[in-house]
Amino acid sequence: MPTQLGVLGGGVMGEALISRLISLKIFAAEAIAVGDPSASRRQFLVDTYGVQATGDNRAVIANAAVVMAAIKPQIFSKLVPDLQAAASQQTSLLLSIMAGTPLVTLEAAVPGWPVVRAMPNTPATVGAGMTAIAPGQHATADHLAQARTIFAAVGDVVEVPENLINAVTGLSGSGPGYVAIMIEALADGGVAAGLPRAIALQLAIQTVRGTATLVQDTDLHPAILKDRVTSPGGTTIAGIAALEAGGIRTALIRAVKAACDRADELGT
Ligand SMILES: NC(=O)C1=CN([C@@H]2O[C@H](COP(=O)(O)OP(=O)(O)OC[C@H]3O[C@@H](n4cnc5c(N)ncnc54)[C@H](O)[C@@H]3O)[C@@H](O)[C@H]2O)C=CC1
Ligand SMILES: O=C(O)[C@@H]1CCC=N1
Repeated sequence: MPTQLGVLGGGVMGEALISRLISLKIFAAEAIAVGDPSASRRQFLVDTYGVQATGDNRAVIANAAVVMAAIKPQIFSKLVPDLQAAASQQTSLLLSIMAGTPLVTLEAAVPGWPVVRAMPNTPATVGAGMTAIAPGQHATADHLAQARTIFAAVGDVVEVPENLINAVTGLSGSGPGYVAIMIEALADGGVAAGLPRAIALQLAIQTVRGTATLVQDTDLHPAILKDRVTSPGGTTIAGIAALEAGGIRTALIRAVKAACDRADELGT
């Protein structure tokens, strides 16, 4: 692996990646530099992880074999002059995790550089992330392998063509938000049924985690596993009837599609 990683934006996702890349020894802390305008954020990252941090993005890019764009897509245009200046002097691998920003925009900012567009998610923070990667026109198999190694530090990785990255964003990128609401609502239901809050939350979390593991480990279709819980005239079918009356399937399908559409909008 290259010895220098430059992370532009040391927020939630930047920190998740830094933390795991260091703990898995994929990069030494001293080989990582973070560019972030927030002095308090920089101090936190330096104190917690031992990385270098500066408000000078140009310095970060100039010393990086791999540059990670982990800033909000709305401010990417502010960084373009710094990237363009660097691109005339050096060639690095640009990895972008920004929602919506297409490869064509990224590649225009760093002419000639290999670029890999990625979409991770917040479970990356605990090593249980899901990332999809899509190569740009100058990215070789070796560049893709470097991207895979970096994102494998925070969870599972799949490769998709770029035209599917916004769909990934709608599902696994934004999905932790949907699942967190489900866990919260399940716990609320438990409280409504008389359970103490802490126990209700524990039950909700372990039910979601256990069901995900069950689907993954048995490789059975979710409908079969649903049928196994559902006794004739029993409790589960009563609950499922309430969910269907509430339009849960339609709501989830629409949520993924709405988030995908929003990623499309962010990229225009
Ligand atoms: N939070 C999520 O669930 C996911 C976010 N993403 C993408 O990751 C990117 C970062 O998102 P978060 O980490 O959630 O955001 P965040 O708001 O936690 O972090 C963004 C960081 O960028 C810094 N920043 C602002 N202006 C800057 C500049 N000019 N130069 C360098 N740094 C600057 C901010 O101080 C902040 O620390 C976004 O593009 C988002 O679309 C991708 C997958 C999941
Ligand atoms: O809400 C967002 O825009 C980011 C991208 C995927 C998850 N969070």
